[in-house]
Amino acid sequence: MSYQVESVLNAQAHLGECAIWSEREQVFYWVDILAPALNRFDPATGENRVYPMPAHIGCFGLRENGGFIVALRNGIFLTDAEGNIEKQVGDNPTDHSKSRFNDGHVDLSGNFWAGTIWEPRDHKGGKLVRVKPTGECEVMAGDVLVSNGLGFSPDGKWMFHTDTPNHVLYRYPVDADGNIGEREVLREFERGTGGRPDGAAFDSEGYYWTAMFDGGRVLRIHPETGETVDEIKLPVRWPTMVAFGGPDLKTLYITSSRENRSAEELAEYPLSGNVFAVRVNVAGRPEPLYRG
Ligand SMILES: O=C(O)[C@H](O)[C@@H](O)[C@H](O)[C@H](O)CS(=O)(=O)O
Repeated sequence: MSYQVESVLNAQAHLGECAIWSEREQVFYWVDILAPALNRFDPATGENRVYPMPAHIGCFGLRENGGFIVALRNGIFLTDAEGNIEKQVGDNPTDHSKSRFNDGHVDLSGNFWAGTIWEPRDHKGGKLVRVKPTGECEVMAGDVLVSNGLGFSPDGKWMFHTDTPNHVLYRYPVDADGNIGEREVLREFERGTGGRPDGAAFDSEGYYWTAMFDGGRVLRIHPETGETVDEIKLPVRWPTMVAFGGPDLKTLYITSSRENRSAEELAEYPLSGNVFAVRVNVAGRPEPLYRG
């Protein structure tokens, strides 16, 4: 299938990430981790509102009660609708002088999950935490260097999770109480020009769409075999996250990065850091809301 990928926001973000569609508002939220800022893009008007954050923002969730739950370098916080901090609800479980939160999502039960990057990169020190609306914040998984690609399958039976620099996609069984079991490797991505798995989202048919960082593409992955069933080539080499949006949830929004890129690389890929959109044939799913 051929796709028409459009740059819809000339953001030139340092590290665009955490693409989330708000069904309630019909707008696209995303972060620039390093700005640091939470952004609200309205495709109907082209307006992008910027909400500065007090520390690197890895990811966020939309709250049932309005506002956001945000994973900052130094912890997890509730904010109002303009991103103003209200209260802390979780910690960074590792030394936040050497780690920050990265990718995350709200699960089907309304809990917020966020994973960290271990910045010294001397061992797989990344952790994945879960924050429940009742107040518990606990480490649920680890043994990754860059926690990424978090997703919960539409049938509620699986959690997908990637470790980007290790080129691996894991899946964990999820029980009726929302707890995860032993992880298994679903796919080890070939090393080379194809890129490595970054942010991701499930579609309504249960397939997993992953941004391939350094690969300039998005892949649609079969949930049982891990095989690639479709591919969208992009005008940038460093996509970071995807989200299904629009009134029919068939517009795929894609964030991207300029972080650590040379002048030559940016000259070759001048749209790096922008937000892109492309129409696809399968709908996504509404983003679950944090129940707090
Ligand atoms: O999720 C992201 O985009 C991270 O914040 C990036 O830093 C990126 O995933 C990471 O740089 C990939 S890797 O560590 O270079 O493999």
